[in-house]
Amino acid sequence: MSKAVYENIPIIDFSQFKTDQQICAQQFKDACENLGFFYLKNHGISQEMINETFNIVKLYFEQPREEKLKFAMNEHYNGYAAMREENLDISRKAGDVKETFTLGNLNDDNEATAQTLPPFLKEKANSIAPFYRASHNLSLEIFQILAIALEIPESEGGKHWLEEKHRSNTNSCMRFNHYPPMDKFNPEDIRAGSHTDYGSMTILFQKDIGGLEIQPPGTDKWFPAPIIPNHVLINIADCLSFWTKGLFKSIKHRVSFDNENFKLDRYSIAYFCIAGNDIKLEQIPSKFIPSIEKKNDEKVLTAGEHLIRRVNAAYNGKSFK
Ligand SMILES: O=C(O)CCC(=O)C(=O)O
Ligand SMILES: [Fe+2]
Repeated sequence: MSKAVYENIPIIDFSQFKTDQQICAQQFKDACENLGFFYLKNHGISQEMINETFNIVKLYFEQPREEKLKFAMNEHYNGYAAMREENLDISRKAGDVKETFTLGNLNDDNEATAQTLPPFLKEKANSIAPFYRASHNLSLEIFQILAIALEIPESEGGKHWLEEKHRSNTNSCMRFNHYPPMDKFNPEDIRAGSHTDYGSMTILFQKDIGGLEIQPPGTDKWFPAPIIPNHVLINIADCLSFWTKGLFKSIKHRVSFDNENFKLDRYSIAYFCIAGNDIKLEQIPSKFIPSIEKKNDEKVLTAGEHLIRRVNAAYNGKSFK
C-alpha cells in the first residue's frame, strides 16, 4: 500500500538565482518558514558527478568490515560508524540500521585535514573533491539567497551575513550513508531515527530507494519526501532556526523501513553545513524577526556547543571535541 504523499514540499527552480534573485528569495523564505524542507531543481551540480560519487560510496561500503573499522570515527566526528552505532532518536533502545562515513574538510590538494582517510577513499579523493566543492559552493549561494530573503541590512553584512559564517573554518562535512537490507521486516527497526539536523542547513542527495519521511510543524504525522530525479533536497537545521528565533523551521525527519524497501540497500549522501565552533547563535538582524531583549549576563549558545551536545547524545558513551 503506498502512503499519501505530502503535496506541499515546495520545488524551487534555482536557475532563478542568476535571473531573478528577489523572486527566488521570496520562494526560499516561504519554504523555510512553512516547512523548512524543499527541493531544488537546476541546482548546478552535474548528475554525472553525483552518480560517480554514489558509485564510489557503494564500493567503499562493500569493503570488509575490519577494513572499514580501521578508520573508525575520530574525536572530531569524522570517519566510519558501524551499524547501530549512531542512534538519532535517543528515545529508542536500538541504534540506526545504517553504516556511515563522515568526510571532514578537504584542502586545496584534496587531502583531508581533520582525519586520516582510508586508502580506498584517499585514492578516490580527486573524484570526490569536485563534488564536495560543488556542494559547498551551492550551499554558499543558498546562504546568500537566505540573507537576501531576510533583508539583512547592508551595514550588518547584508547578503554575506550567513555565507561568511560557512565559507571556511567550519564544521561542515559530507556524510555517506549506507542502509543495508534486513532479512525480515521488523517494524521496530528504523534506518535513521527521528531527529532534526544539528547544523545550519543540509543538502541531501538520495538515490533509487526512498524511505525518507518528514513531520510537518504542528503535526505528529509522517509524510514521505520521495526521490525526484535531478533534484536535491534541502532542509533547514537547528542553528538557522535558532538564528531566526524559530522563523525558519528545523523539522523532524527519519528514514523508515516499509514492507517493500527493507530488502533493498539504500544509499544517500548528505552535505551538512555547520558553522565553526565559536560562531554565536545570536539573533539575525532582520526586520522579520521580532527583537527579543537580551539580558546583560545572558550566555549565547555557539554552533560548536550545540553540535557537541547533540552528537554526544547520539553516540552513547562517546565524547567528541
Ligand atoms: O539518508 C537520508 O535520506 C537522510 C539522513 C539524515 O537525515 C541524516 O543523516 O541527517
Ligand atoms: Fe537528518
